[in-house]
Amino acid sequence: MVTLQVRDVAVVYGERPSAGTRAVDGVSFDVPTGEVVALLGPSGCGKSSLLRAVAGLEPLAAGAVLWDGADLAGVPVHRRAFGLMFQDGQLFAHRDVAGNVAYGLRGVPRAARAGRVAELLDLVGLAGYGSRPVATLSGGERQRVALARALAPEPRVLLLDEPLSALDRALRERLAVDLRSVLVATGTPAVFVTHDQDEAFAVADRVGVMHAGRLLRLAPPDELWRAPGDRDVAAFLGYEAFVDVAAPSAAPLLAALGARAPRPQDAPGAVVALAEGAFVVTRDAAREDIGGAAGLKGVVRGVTSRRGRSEVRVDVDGVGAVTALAPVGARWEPGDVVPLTIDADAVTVLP
Ligand SMILES: Nc1ncnc2c1ncn2[C@@H]1O[C@H](COP(=O)(O)OP(=O)(O)OP(=O)(O)O)[C@@H](O)[C@H]1O
Repeated sequence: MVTLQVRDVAVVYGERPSAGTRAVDGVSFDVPTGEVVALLGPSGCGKSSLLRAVAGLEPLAAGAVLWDGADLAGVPVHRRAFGLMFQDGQLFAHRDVAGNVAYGLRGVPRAARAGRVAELLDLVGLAGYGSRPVATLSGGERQRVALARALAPEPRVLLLDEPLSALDRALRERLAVDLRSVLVATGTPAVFVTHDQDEAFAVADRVGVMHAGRLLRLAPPDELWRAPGDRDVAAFLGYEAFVDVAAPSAAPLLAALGARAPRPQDAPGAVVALAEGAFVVTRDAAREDIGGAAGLKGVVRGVTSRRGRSEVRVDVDGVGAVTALAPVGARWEPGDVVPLTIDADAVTVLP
């Protein structure tokens, strides 16, 4: 069942709407019961403006936000029963952890509050933290408290604006997974704004890619990756090379892709998109089978060490400069010619 509906919403900043910045330009999407939707896009694409418009914090220049079919125009923020969570959890510094969470339980009888606070802290992985002053918490713990507080009043939908952005990468990845579990466990539908692809993919049932105020594509993570639909979306997701199927120089690549490659006569104008890491260099340069019958090769520009692998910047004929993966400790020098295979999961065709 669809609960939240966003219909052709526009947000315009400035004195005169006709001349102002069109931060959001006709965006529509639904959030059905229990679903988490991530809005992903580069800085300035309008994600926060859209979220604020859904919350009722920003006036709509056009369109509508509906809950269960009822237009929310004129319904103020505090009457929407939507939960909000931001990058900085905005905890009350003078209250302890339990006090912060209890703030979200103002309507609950006093006697029931302590039990409910304990339940919520348990849910976000902070059992026993109730009496800690918030000043003594780590960044990740603070955001867990903010999540517990936002969930306390059982919001109809939770709106999250870059809630993990202030944390370091490792913590962000772990918290993204935990956050999803909490949203699923409580059945809370959510809209999650982020500029981080990994975070969006880890958190959401569907990911929407925004660009210049528009929602370009909205799909489940795997589907979005396999079929980004257009080049802007693909590039933002991490596809780094785009090869026109009809170009004569594409022949070796198409030969290496075999049956997966579109035939130029069937798909004129199609483009093969290759993600970072689509090419794989193997250690044993002597092996004839590597690179397939097409003998795909790359000329090394440089090698960078990563955890558990090496990344080799290579020039591939007909493709350009790409980042290929190689086993850890690869020792190639610039100018070396290396054989390449292709990881089929990192290649897609744009119509
Ligand atoms: N209060 C405002 N007044 C005028 N222009 C604004 C205001 N808020 C945002 N904008 C503009 O609207 C556009 C979209 O901004 P928004 O903050 O929604 O993008 P975003 O995708 O959330 O970016 P970021 O990830 O950097 O926060 C930008 O061009 C921004 O400069």
